[in-house]
Order: sequence, then C-alpha cells, then structure tokens
Amino acid sequence: MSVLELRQVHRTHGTGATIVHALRGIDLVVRTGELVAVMGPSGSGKSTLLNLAGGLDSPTSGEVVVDGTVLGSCSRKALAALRRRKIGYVFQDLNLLPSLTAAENVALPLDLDGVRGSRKQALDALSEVDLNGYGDRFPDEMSGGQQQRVAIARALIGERTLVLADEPTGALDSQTGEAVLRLLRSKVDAGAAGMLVTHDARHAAWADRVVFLRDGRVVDTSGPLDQPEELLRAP
Ligand SMILES: Nc1ncnc2c1ncn2[C@@H]1O[C@H](COP(=O)(O)OP(=O)(O)OP(=O)(O)O)[C@@H](O)[C@H]1O
Repeated sequence: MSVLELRQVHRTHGTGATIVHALRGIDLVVRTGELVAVMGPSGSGKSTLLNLAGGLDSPTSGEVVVDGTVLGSCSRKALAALRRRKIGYVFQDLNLLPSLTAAENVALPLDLDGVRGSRKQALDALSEVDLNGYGDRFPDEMSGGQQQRVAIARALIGERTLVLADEPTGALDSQTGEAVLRLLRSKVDAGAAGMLVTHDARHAAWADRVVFLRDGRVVDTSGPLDQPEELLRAP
C-alpha cells in the first residue's frame, strides 16, 4: 500500500532573478514496509523533499499524499493532527523542547492526543534507544548523541505509518548510529514506510531503494544498494 506519494512536486523559493528551484517535478511513491534512502549533493533538495513529505512545507505545485490524504487539502488543524498521529520526524536540529524531560519530550505527541499510558510507552521507547534511566533528564543534561536518541525515540513511538529521518545518525558514534538505523528498519518492517536522508552509503545500504537527487530532480534510483560508491560517483 502506498503511504507516501509525491505527484509532480515543485518547490521554488523567491521570485525573479533570485528564484531557487529546490525541487523540479518529483514523482515518488513509498509503500508500507519500504525504506527509501535519499542521497545527493548539498543543495540538491533532500531536506526540502523531507519537509514536504512531513507536511512542514507545501509544494509550489503538485501534490503530497500521506495515507490517502492530500496534505494541501487539509486544514491547519487536520494537518497538525495527521502529522502528530501518522508521521514521525527526526530533524537535523532535533527540536527537543528544553523545558521538558526526555520522557516528556518522547510522550508529547501521545499526550497531545490524550493517549493513556504515554509515560510507560515513552520509557520503553527510550530503553529501545539504550537510554534506560534517562527519562527524567532534561535535554541540556544529556550529550548531543543522547539527545539525538531521544529524538529518534519520539519519532518511532506510537502508531506512526510514515517515519522521516534527516541524517539521524549525525551526532552518534558508528555503533549507536547503526543501532538507530536498525530501529528505523524494524519500525518499517513492522508496517510503516520510511524515508531517510543520508550522505553515507553504508547507511543507505539499510534501505530497500535509493533515490538520488541532483538540482531538485531525481536523477537515479536503485534497488538494494550493491555498489553505493558507483551511485555516489554518478555524473
Ligand atoms: N527557505 C529557503 N529560501 C531560499 N532558498 C532555500 C530555502 N530552503 C532551501 N533553499 C534552497 O533550496 C535548495 C535545496 O535545499 P535543501 O536544503 O533541500 O538541500 P539539501 O540537499 O538538503 O542540502 P544539504 O545536504 O546541504 O542539507 C538549495 O539551493 C537551498 O539553498
């Protein structure tokens, strides 16, 4: 089943002589159980693509569909609820709330929906990212890598059908980074769809498919990545 669909998506910034075409006509489908890696040079549109898929930004033209809902047709309130319930997002800059503890940050999307037992679920999610006993710490009492794992726990908690991650392993050592990718993979295998922006071919190897962007266009896609180095060298 298609969870995420982009139909002829364009996104421009500015107008006239200073116009920037961040995305130029992207068609992409991500299905249940599928993890898609997005690669490409700096400025090729990867973060823009992820922001559009997560409903954090809107296309200049074209449609973004999540779980059968055209995001552009939603009210702000409906979009916020859909994002909270269905989309887990790991941002490059984490976006943890400094005044909430780790457990409260993780539980927040559930609390906003009045889900019972959110603290227990949050503590379980924290222990899955190896943060047992850290639930009552505030973000500024944790290392960058620990904060990143809190952000991952927040993205994976609940019944998310779409998980979006922008360089989720940035501040992590390679062993913890691998554990995070394994978690992302298992969330997808358990019935979600996932999209992962990465510069690292070893991380892309966790994906079922790699979409390679250049200048806002998909220039290549591959199945399971046999030869990531070749793809990275593509003209
Ligand atoms: N708010 C904005 N205003 C103007 N231009 C923007 C804005 N956001 C992105 N862009 C431009 O759109 C293009 C795509 O940016 P984007 O951040 O999506 O690239 P990226 O592939 O994620 O880059 P990186 O790997 O460096 O994070 C770039 O040329 C960028 O400068």
